[in-house]
Amino acid sequence: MTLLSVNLNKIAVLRNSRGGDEPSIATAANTCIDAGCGGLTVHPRPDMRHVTPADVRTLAGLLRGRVEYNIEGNPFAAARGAYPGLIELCREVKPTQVTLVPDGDGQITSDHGFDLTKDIETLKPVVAAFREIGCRVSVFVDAGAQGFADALAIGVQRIELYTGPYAKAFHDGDARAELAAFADTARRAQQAGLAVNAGHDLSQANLGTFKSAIPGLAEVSIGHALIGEALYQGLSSTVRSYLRILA
Ligand SMILES: CC(=O)[C@@H](O)[C@H](O)COP(=O)(O)O
Ligand SMILES: NCC(=O)COP(=O)(O)O
Repeated sequence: MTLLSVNLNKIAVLRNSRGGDEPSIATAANTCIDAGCGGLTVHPRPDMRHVTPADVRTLAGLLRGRVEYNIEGNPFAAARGAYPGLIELCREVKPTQVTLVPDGDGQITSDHGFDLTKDIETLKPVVAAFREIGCRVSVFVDAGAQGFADALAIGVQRIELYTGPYAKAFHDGDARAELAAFADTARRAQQAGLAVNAGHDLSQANLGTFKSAIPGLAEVSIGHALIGEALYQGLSSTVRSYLRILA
């Protein structure tokens, strides 16, 4: 079974465009949970244009073990202003999983993963800190990534495949080469002892093909397309459509 974790960043973007509380991230979270999602994902960023530390805390209070809580972010991002930093946030709210993503501070969205062959020593103390907090640790990587045995050795438990290039190839009409590369990467990670998540630009159109190509896919986190589709289909109904694709 592949767990669907709904990324609520886009609810916060809409709310932040006016200030105030609408649309409510708590109502969106409850709607997704009631519709049957297995988890919620947030990706707070230092510039706080998406979910804020306050949202991260609100969701932690609301979830309380009902579904998994996945917090994404760059553990090395500058902790300035009101952004406390990823380790501090996770220490406070103790999510089920933290997903480490090497985004720059001002990036519009994520566009690449860590290079485990080069970043392993830098990641080592950070991974240890998250494991001590009690979070499952996943690391965002590109198709073709190497270094999985070393990642396992420092305490990494999962990888998340950055699926942006797959989504683009699917949209452009031929994703066969990307699917083969993702399937090979997933297989090597699983053989090394890591579980495999995936996310970025997955949608109702491209998810089924991706899932079929990746046996044992543990989790997908989906936000941008899902929240967009919910404008036409409704949030509950959209979550249930994704669950049918993953069944
Ligand atoms: C790691 C990843 O692919 C997602 O977090 C993605 O970046 C969505 O975040 P935004 O909604 O902030 O673009
Ligand atoms: N980890 C990927 C994620 O949380 C959602 O990405 P997207 O669906 O908003 O592109």
